[in-house]
Amino acid sequence: MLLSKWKKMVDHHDQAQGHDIVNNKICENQCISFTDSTCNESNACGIIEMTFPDHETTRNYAHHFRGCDASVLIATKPGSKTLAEKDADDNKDLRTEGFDTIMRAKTLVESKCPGVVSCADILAIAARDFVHLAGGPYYQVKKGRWDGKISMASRVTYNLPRANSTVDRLIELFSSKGLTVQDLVVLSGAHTIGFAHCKHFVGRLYDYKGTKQPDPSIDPRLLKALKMSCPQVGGNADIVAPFDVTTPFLFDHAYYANLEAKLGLLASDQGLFLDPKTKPLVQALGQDKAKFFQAFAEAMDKMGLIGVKRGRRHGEKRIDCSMHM
Ligand code: HEM
Ligand SMILES: [Ca+2]
Repeated sequence: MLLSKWKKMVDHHDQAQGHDIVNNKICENQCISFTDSTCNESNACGIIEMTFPDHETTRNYAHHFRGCDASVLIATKPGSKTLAEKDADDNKDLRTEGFDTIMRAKTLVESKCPGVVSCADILAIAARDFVHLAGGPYYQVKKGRWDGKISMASRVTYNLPRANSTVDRLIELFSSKGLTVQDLVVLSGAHTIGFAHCKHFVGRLYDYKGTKQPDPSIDPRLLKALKMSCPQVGGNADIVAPFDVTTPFLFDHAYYANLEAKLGLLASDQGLFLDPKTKPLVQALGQDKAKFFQAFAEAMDKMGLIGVKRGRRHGEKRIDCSMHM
């Protein structure tokens, strides 16, 4: 998107909503905003020019439930036997663009104001900005998180929701982090944008739960299209399919209506419509974009407060987001 269009959008939005974006104060109170509408080249908000957050950032932010402490950004130390989170098998398909975005923002912030803004805050802000850029809600991000000192690949597997997790399992995982059934349904709505690799849903296409049949809850036309992209064997591992077949680049509430129409991509998406515990909420959100946006903003705020670290005992403020201090 063009910078001018983005700025206009943000200006308009802030006037409409009366947001108190903090101008040029990053060194004073740890607040920065990528969407500061008054900034120019001479202050830290030049970030706008350099970093267009992409949806990978949203995912990086949300998919690592160790807490929002930027531990997912840590790469394994050369020569070390212990893998860091970024190098966990489950994180292999996090695209590099997301990491680059954070790196670029961090470098710029450091050049203006060294040692003040954590990687965790940058990640949270970038996720918010991308959601907004893609047409979603704008919400205030609380700042002042420190970065975590622990990042271990071995802790990823049991903390990460899976494409074939049952709804019960997802509810359990979310609740172990203090998130409710509603948070699960609402945050899953982030799959209104983005793509997934075949391996995450190919099981549904050919041999659902050992039946040798496709998952009966996939629309036949979608099934046909997905089978073309993702053959049972010998497919290209890089192929991806959109989560939201109707508006994959737009942050809207179409995800939920799609689930009602059997157009969910992952079993974990479609499951939300099949399970009576979550179905009513899927229906309600599918009918009400404003309700989804409001609930999404609240749930992101809540998620952003999971496992927050403050101070030197458990935290650090990294200079390079990919390396502990
Ligand atoms: C509810 C449990 C969840 C499961 C099982 C799940 C699973 C997945 C999987 C398997 C992918 C595709 C990875 C790939 O093939 O590259 C993905 C992508 C994505 N997820 Fe989730 N996810 C969940 C929750 C969330 C939440 C809470 C958010 C954000 C609030 C989120 C945001 C995203 C985004 C934006 C992408 C697209 C990334 C891209 O296009 O590169 N997901 N998710
Ligand atoms: Ca969409």
